Parts: sequence; structure tokens; C-alpha cells
Amino acid sequence: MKELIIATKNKGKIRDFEQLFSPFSIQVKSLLDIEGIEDIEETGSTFEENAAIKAEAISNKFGVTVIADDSGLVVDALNGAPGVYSARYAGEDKDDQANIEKVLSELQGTSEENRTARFVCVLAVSQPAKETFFTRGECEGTIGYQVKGEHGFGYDPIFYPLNSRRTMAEMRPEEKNQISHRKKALDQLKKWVEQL
Ligand SMILES: O=c1[nH]c(=O)c2ncn([C@@H]3O[C@H](COP(=O)(O)OP(=O)(O)OP(=O)(O)O)[C@@H](O)[C@H]3O)c2[nH]1
Ligand SMILES: [Mg+2]
Repeated sequence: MKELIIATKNKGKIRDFEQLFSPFSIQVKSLLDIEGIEDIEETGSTFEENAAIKAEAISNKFGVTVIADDSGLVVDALNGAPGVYSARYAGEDKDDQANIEKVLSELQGTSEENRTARFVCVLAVSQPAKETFFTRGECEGTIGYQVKGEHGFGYDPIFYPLNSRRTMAEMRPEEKNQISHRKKALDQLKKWVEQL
């Protein structure tokens, strides 16, 4: 089976990608499968910049093709926060529960129609001796008032995709992976993935 390195240490993303890549018979390798990879500092101010930093760091280190995912939750009433800072919104330790609590508390008093938000996923593809390229997927929705559901990761328990009465964390992984930002970004890579 072909292998592809995804430059991430996020177990939730890894699970999403394992499922999303399974129809292509591609085995996903993450940075958790490779020993001794230090955390890569995400110094960019856009999803594209951070995705490129991660993909190029690992591609240059090993001389192989690498995909990286930079993603986050963009909340309109918070002027786009947490955005590129989604993982560390409530502090450096990337605590999903603390991040959720912070979003809910910042949105206290915000009415239902003003709780619109979207998940954004940017994939960067870095290949030896080629220019890095990007795809982007977005999933529109609204932010709820309390956590619901056990699946997924990150902000999934408070995110209601458009026209859904269930949060992303109440959906089975296969359901999330039909509508998610990550799925939409990967769909645009289909041709490239098929020629790997
Ligand atoms: O509920 C969610 N469902 C999703 O599908 C999703 N995708 C992203 N996010 C949030 O955005 C951060 C990414 O930040 P991020 O791209 O820097 O990744 P990360 O630091 O967690 O891992 P790495 O890939 O950099 O190693 C994550 O931690 C999450 O908080 C999601 N939340
Ligand atoms: Mg990160």
C-alpha cells in the first residue's frame, strides 16, 4: 500500500484522514509514527502560511512529499476568532474543553442568528523540487449553547453544520467526513492523489 505523510500530531485530524484516504488505498503516516519530530512553530498569520510551514519543514527534512493541514473555527461574532489560533485559544496546552468554554463564554448574550461560524481547512502539499500548492475547504454552521456529542475533536461538540440539528460530535465519523471542511479540501486533491 502507498504511504503518504501528513505533517500533524493531532489525533483527531489523523482519524479523519485515515478514513478520508481509505478509498484511495493510501496508508496515512503522521508525525506520531516518526520518532523525534519536534513541534513545528506555527508563526504564520494565515491558514495557508501555517500549512506551508508544516508541510515544507517535514518535506525538506526527509526529501519526500508531505501534506499538512492547518485548520480552525472562524466565528463571525468574534471577528473571525479563534481562527488560526483555534488550537491554542485558551492557552498553550491545546485543551479542547477549555477552548470550547472560552468560545461559549465569549458568545454569551449573542443571539442565535448571530452565532454563525465556519470551519476552515487548508491543505498544503509540499513536494521535492516543486512549488507548494494549496486547497481550501469550508463548512458553514452555527455555534450552540452547550456541548453535545462524543465523536470528533476540537470544537465539534458545539458546531452545528448548516441545516443539521446535530452537532458534528453527534455525527458518526463517516457522516462528518461527508460534509466537513477537511473532506472538501481533500476533494480538490482527488486528481493529484489518484496519480500518486
Ligand atoms: O471541532 C473541530 N473539528 C475539526 O474538524 C477541526 N479541525 C480543526 N479544528 C480546530 O482547529 C485547530 C487546528 O489547529 P492546527 O491546524 O494548528 O492543528 P493542531 O495544532 O491541533 O495540530 P497540527 O496539525 O498543527 O499538528 C484544532 O486543534 C481544533 O481546535 C477543528 N475542530
Ligand atoms: Mg498546530
